[in-house]
Amino acid sequence: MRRQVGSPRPKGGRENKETLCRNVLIYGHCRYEDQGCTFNHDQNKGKSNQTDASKKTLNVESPSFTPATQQTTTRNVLSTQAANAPSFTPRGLGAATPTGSQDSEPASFNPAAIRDFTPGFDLNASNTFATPGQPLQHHLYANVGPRREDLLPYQRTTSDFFMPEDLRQEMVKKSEAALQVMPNSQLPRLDPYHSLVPLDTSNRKNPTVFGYSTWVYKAMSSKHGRIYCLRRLEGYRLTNEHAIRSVKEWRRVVSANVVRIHDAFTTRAFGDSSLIFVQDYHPLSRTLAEVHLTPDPAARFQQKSLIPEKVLWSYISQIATALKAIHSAHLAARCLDVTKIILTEKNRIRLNGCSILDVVQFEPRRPVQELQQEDLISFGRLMLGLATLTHPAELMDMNLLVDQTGKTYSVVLRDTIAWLLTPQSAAKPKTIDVFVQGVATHIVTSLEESQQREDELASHLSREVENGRIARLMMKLMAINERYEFNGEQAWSENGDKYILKLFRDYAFHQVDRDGNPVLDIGHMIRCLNKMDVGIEEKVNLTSRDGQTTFIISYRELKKMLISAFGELQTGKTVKPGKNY
Ligand SMILES: Nc1ncnc2c1ncn2[C@@H]1O[C@H](COP(=O)(O)OP(=O)(O)OP(=O)(O)O)[C@@H](O)[C@H]1O
Repeated sequence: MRRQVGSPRPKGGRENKETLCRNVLIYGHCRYEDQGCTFNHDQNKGKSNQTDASKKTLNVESPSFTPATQQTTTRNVLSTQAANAPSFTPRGLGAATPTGSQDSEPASFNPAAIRDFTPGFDLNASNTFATPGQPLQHHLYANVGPRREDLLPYQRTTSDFFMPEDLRQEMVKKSEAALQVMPNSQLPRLDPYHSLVPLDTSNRKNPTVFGYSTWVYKAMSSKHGRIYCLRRLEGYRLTNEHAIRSVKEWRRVVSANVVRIHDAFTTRAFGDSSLIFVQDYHPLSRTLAEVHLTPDPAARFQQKSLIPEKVLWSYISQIATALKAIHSAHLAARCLDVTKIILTEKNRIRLNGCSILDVVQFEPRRPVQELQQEDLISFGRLMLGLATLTHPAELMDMNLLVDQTGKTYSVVLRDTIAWLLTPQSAAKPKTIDVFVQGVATHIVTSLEESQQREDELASHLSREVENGRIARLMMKLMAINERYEFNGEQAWSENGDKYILKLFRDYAFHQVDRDGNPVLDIGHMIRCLNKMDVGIEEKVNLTSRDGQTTFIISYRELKKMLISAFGELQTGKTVKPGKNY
């Protein structure tokens, strides 16, 4: 999904006239040129300024952001550093599009794509742009084919010792996204939350869900360094103190399918009166609307493909699980909307907007039973929208859409949706419990799938546990080997047990073949470390570098030596390992 960039707080002003509009840079034109966009839309005008800028300190306005399609004159004056600078312009981001625009041009701003993350970055310290680090290598031990099928049962390839590459990449990307910061950000600090980064990829605000335009940010808490998701409701005025306290009840809702809510407060830091909700942050999540529906209801040609029935049942089971937890806590979700449910992992969804309407529509108070009934109907509308790929605003002729669902999916699915959409009657009471009983078989399937996944992850985790042990062992060895002096003793690491440990290091890591070429057999290295970690009785033949002396020593003794030498470093005196080391 690509839309033109926008911002919660457009900056007007003369200075923008000098800055080439980012939409022009990216798309070649700006849709808002005639609608109040204050940036420069004349590329030629920008070029002379860019060349000047390139002579100055590298900063966020450096011409390095010029895409490859731009004239080469600018590029000739760029340093390699500048060429590598990330295509990220906070100021442009902050002002390219007038607020409130209903347009839906593709967005290019993807917070996850900001490569310059500096966890300790002090936003106020400097206005200059820090040199970006090298892009992360996601294939350090990529498990790519072709695979050898002729290995003996005890033989392993390097990848066997690590988690699958796709899982590792997913986790690395998530932590990368979680740690991103926005240099030169103009977003305020909301004590204790700092380093706000916008998560909205769209400038198009849809106030129909909460009655207010909302903005979503990632932020770090200075209390304990945890990362949260902050949702801001722009222009909200608190009239009743009790309203905000209703969030407390939501803290009790702990469900695998509900985004946890931690706090809510009002602030004027954005220059208006805003209401902020603090929730769990799930990096790189996307709303169901982003995943399954076209960004613009009118863009029929971009129609996405039908969602497989299995996936729809999985969603039904998870939403039912969430509603069960919410209704059992005598609350109601109140916003079952495709834009307010996020996909956090494959097929794993969480309700995201809970508690907000309890605050903003605190009065007049409505019976929770009534709201729970509405939840079930909204659940039906949501599933109908997903089954027919229809935007919530376009869900008009329900009967027609229900019939359509029966043609593309099973009758059971159609009837389930129809049941949700039918208001309860004295003869047919509707509760989430009744619903759960009705779809029990699908919930069992969903449970089975998630437990299979759990088993799979547990087995990957156990492999990484072993890798953690190896890493600790290596760190100890590194702390001992080649230490020049310790406790006043010159060449401490060259004497006694430490000398043997050095020879072991050579044996494990510095082997050479008969021509003197390094033997980089990672399997051998891991085997040596594993044996030492366990301290087995197997003996190893260690030879001095001059080839004159050999030691035949067991891994058990080597382990003992390592513990003793490392203990010496820790305490400053000789340590004798106990019997049960
Ligand atoms: N708790 C969260 N953790 C991580 N990302 C989130 C979280 N909540 C929302 N997001 C992300 O923030 C982005 C904006 O979410 P939002 O709920 O505003 O959706 P939207 O489609 O922009 O809706 P609206 O039109 O109401 O603003 C989405 O990409 C969503 O995945």
